[in-house]
Amino acid sequence: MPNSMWHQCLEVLRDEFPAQQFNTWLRPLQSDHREGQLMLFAPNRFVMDWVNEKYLRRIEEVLKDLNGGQAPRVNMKVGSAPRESEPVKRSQAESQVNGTFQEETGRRVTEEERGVAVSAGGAAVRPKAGGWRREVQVEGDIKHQSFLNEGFTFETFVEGKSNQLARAASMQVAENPGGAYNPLFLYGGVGLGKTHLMHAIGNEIVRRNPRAKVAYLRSERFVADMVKALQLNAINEFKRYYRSVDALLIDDIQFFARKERSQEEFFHTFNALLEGGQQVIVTCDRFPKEIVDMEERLKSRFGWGLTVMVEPPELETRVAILMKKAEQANVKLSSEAAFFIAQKIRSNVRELEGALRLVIANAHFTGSEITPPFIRESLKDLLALHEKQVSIDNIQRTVAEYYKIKVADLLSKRRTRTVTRPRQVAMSLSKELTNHSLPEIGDAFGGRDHTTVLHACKKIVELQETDPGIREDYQNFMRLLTT
Ligand SMILES: Nc1ncnc2c1ncn2[C@@H]1O[C@H](COP(=O)(O)OP(=O)(O)OP(=O)(O)O)[C@@H](O)[C@H]1O
Repeated sequence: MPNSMWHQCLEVLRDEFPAQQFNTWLRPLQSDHREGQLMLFAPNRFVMDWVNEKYLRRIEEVLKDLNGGQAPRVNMKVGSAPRESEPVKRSQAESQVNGTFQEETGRRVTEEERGVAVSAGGAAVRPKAGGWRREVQVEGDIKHQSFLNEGFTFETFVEGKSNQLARAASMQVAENPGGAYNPLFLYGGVGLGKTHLMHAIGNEIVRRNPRAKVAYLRSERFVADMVKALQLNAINEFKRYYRSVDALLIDDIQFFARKERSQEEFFHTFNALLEGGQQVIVTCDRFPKEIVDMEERLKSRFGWGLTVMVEPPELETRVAILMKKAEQANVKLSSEAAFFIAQKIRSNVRELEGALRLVIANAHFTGSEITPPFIRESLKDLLALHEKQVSIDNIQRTVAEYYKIKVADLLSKRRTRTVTRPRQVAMSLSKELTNHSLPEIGDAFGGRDHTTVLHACKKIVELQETDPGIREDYQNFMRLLTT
């Protein structure tokens, strides 16, 4: 039976099955015919199992018809057909995990652009230098993708008092994944290096064991994948995939809030991984107990391993970070200049980096030396914005004025509706727009308990969904306070 018979078989099957099914399961198969046996190669185990279960009988029937009524022997395995017997045509290769493929955005991405190689088994593979390492595993219609930013390593992470513990814990996890610190829960404000550390762990795990399967994704991605799996009736593949990794890295878990089904699924995945001795790493913008609208059992699981905070860097660390980033960009930055920027930009490392980038770009354009006066000029818009930074004080004044009440009312013990709602709005804005902790906000509102602040935040989130008036007020405040 010649190999072309497989192509004829595919043509018959193409007419029998919906295009999506055909393209997902059948088209990726490669064939090799030797000694009266047809070997079919599947790009991964899931495709193989699925085809075996759902399509093999039909494949055999079609081949029998094409072969003059004689049933051929068909076997399947994972891999690629030997080249000499099966030159793979472009059209076939397209639906495999290499070559060009259609990303979920609909944009066509070439291997070159992606800078990655992909292995059918899903093991991590050496990427091109400086790029993103991406692992794509195709299971049914679900594409699981994970990205590790190669630039985010322990070497490029500057250690300081604010992140010492988080870095040490991360290093421990990278050296001994699935060990004592499982799960590792990294939390802290925006732009403080949580994602960087998470990738550093992933990169280090893969460096030590190139076959390790590390899946990194933001929590929204997990939710989107799950929704898609449900729609496509492929939830089992979804589960299997996420439970098959050596390390699961989920960034910004706070976005799971109110996604009950995702929380449920994650909870089970989480348990399965912990039981299997696989590592789980989670980042969040707040301490587990402070996450609003998250199941208690999930929050309590987060605390089983090690929970570490990444704090805003102090001045010396900010200077060291700037020096390191300048060095990476091959730019000479005097310590005086670094100190000047670090003194001005105190919020977080992302902003610090942004400011440095701006200064460097300006210096390139103008050919100027990077001196404090030059920095002041380059950053004048940014610095003006910082001077206008939102404080709890500012929020209280704005809210009181808007609702025509006194700031003293917001701080008082009064509990009439005209005062309690504005107070809750102001508390919620304070949580959203400042870096203050719940207890600090409670203190600033007449010495209230942090649980009152938490309740206020929850309430305002709820009201924004159900009460257009509050939603509009809140949007007005965001505009008033941030622009
Ligand atoms: N200690 C550090 N040394 C070097 N670079 C750092 C450090 N901390 C943060 N950065 C850099 O700051 C930027 C922001 O960091 P990152 O994305 O990890 O923040 P994050 O805490 O995950 O923020 P978010 O909560 O918004 O996701 C990155 O480019 C990262 O490399």
